[in-house]
Amino acid sequence: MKEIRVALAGPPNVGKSTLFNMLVGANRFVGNWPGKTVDKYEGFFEHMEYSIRVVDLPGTYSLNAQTEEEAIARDYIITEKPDVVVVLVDAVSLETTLYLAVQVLELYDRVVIAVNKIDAALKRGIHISTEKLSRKLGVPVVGISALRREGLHDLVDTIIRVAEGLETVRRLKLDYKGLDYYAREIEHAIKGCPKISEYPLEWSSMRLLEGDAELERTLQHYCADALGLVEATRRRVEEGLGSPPSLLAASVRYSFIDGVVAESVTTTGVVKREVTERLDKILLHPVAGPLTNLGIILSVLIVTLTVNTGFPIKQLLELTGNSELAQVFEKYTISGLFSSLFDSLSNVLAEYLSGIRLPAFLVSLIVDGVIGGVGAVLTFLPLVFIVSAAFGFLEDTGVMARIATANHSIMRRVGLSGKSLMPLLLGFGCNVPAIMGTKILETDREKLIASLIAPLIPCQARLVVLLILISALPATPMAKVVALVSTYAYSLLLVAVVARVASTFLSHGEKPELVLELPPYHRPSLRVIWWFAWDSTLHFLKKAGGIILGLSVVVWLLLHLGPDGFTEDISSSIAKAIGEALTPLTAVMGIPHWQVALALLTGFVAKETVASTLTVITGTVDPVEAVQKLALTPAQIASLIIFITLYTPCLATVATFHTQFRRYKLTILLIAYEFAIATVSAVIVYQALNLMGF
Ligand SMILES: Nc1nc2c(ncn2[C@@H]2O[C@H](COP(=O)(O)OP(=O)(O)OP(=O)(O)O)[C@@H](O)[C@H]2O)c(=O)[nH]1
Ligand SMILES: [Mg+2]
Repeated sequence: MKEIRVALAGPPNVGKSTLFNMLVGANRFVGNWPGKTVDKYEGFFEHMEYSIRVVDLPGTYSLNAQTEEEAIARDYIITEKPDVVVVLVDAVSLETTLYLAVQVLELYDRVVIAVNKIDAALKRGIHISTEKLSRKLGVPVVGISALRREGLHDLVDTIIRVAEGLETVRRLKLDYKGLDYYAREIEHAIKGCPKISEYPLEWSSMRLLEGDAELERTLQHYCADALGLVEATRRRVEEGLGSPPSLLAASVRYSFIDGVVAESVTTTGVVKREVTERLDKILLHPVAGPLTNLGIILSVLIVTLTVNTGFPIKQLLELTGNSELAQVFEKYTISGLFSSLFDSLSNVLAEYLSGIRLPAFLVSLIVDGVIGGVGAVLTFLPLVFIVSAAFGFLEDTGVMARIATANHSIMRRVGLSGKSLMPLLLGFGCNVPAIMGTKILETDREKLIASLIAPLIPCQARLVVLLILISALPATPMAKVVALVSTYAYSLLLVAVVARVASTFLSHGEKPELVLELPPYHRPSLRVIWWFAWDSTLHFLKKAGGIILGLSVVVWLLLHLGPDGFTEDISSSIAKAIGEALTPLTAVMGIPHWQVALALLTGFVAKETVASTLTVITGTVDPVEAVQKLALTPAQIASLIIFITLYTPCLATVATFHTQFRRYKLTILLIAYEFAIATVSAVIVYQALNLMGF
């Protein structure tokens, strides 16, 4: 057992004792007035391989050591040097409570900030971006509600990461402008003074300049002559800058806090009570609830899909005979715009690079491999962004919490809580934000189960390939719609079955509880939605971007290297050899075509690549034509549809999953189980349809 010593500091009445009680299971005195805890109390709890010792410190507004409580809190931090100091701030009054946090951050470098009473803030329409706060302050910031036990998991994880040095915290250095000059003089005088040198030098010199009774006593005791200089310098500041240093320093801190708060807090109006009640009557109704929810989710999905890929509006336009309009429409969807942007970019670059006589193979590597890879990463960005923004909207308005509540009893049947619907639904857009979103779930088990099933939800990239394959089917429009709907239905059935199986194995039959309080409805704030979406996008870019880019280059190499080095002809490439080697596997599901095996292999990078590989191999431009050129039977196409929908999630998803759990066994399990399900399903579909003569 590894011991971690944690101190809870914070201004009076922020909820330190409440947090302490929740963490260690104690019953310290909690009440709604400041100054209840006057001494420090210790308790401990165990988490994984850690024994965590927690000290509940008395509340203090600052670290000035003017009252006994302040002295207790400050001495504890300075002399006991806890592994982590958790500074609590109050979400409802961030401006005033951040003062202490700033002071602690100037003094100490192993700090976690817990923004408590998030629940109360939300009720007042106050949103706090913990990411923004964290960036501005240079420390991890976790939003919690100690009273409702929300966010405590995350807090404990963060404490452990800071204690283990996995999370960097930098000591805060404010710009005290003119004061710095005087503080440096004091720094000079007290350097080497015993006892004082236990503190960071800049900190103690600034504190002495401001007037700190306790430090002055120490100075008097050990280096009395420096004290005279401190007093003289303080007077000089008053004369030179026109105000006492304590006032100047405090105003620097307050204006820093003002800036931080302005950037990370957004306030919105709260919707009136009667409207709230009426909405809840519908959204939480046992029957009307799930139905309305379904309607809301479908509309959100249709909007995001349309903006991204044109589906299903484009198909509707085509069906109604407006194929020209459909073309224009497709061109101006986000993926359309991106692909034309990248096409022109590669053309210009190819021309330029050939102009400066770069060898053909380098030109191709840069233009197709690298730019293609960057393109693959970038085309994901609007996808992740829009999906997250749409769901950020549902979450911010308070509708998402109703969806979770209304569907909790349905989700419980497969061993998940209603809350898991929030991340899982994101999966229809893209599996990456779905897996990232599972971190909002209560227990590690539920996070894992939800992340394991999320990749089975057909995402937009798969939808694109499905539409191509379905279009290539020689069938009536009605049969095509049936094919699409049944593919989705089958995927969702599998999601339910796998969730059930996984929860039987992982939770030993325990049913998850819904730990979710219904927040009030808000008018959504654009800024909050932007935070939510932008954060997911950046997260994706940082975590998965590099891997996708790297593998795109690898796939390029496989496609362009053959026995004689660089080749433009895919049929003499290493990739073809690999495709051929894999053909026995695809033959099992009825498709003994190396082109298909190769396309599926590249589809591992990103599912939509299946279509582009097929066009490259068959030398066509239109992917539907490419599929038709392979002369597959309906049974073969159906088998392919099922396989592509279910097999091994794309690289971005695998990368996200792996960074979330960091256990190779789990990542391999994810890839293997999906591969197995996909193969078995494809074989069955092929055999059945084949027998029926398709
Ligand atoms: N809404 C809400 N109230 C909370 C939360 N956590 C604590 N409180 C309330 O805040 C008040 C103060 O809580 P304490 O835990 O006594 O605060 P403290 O920081 O220990 O206060 P001192 O010991 O006086 O410094 C109590 O009324 C708690 O119920 C929370 O997450 N949400
Ligand atoms: Mg207390």
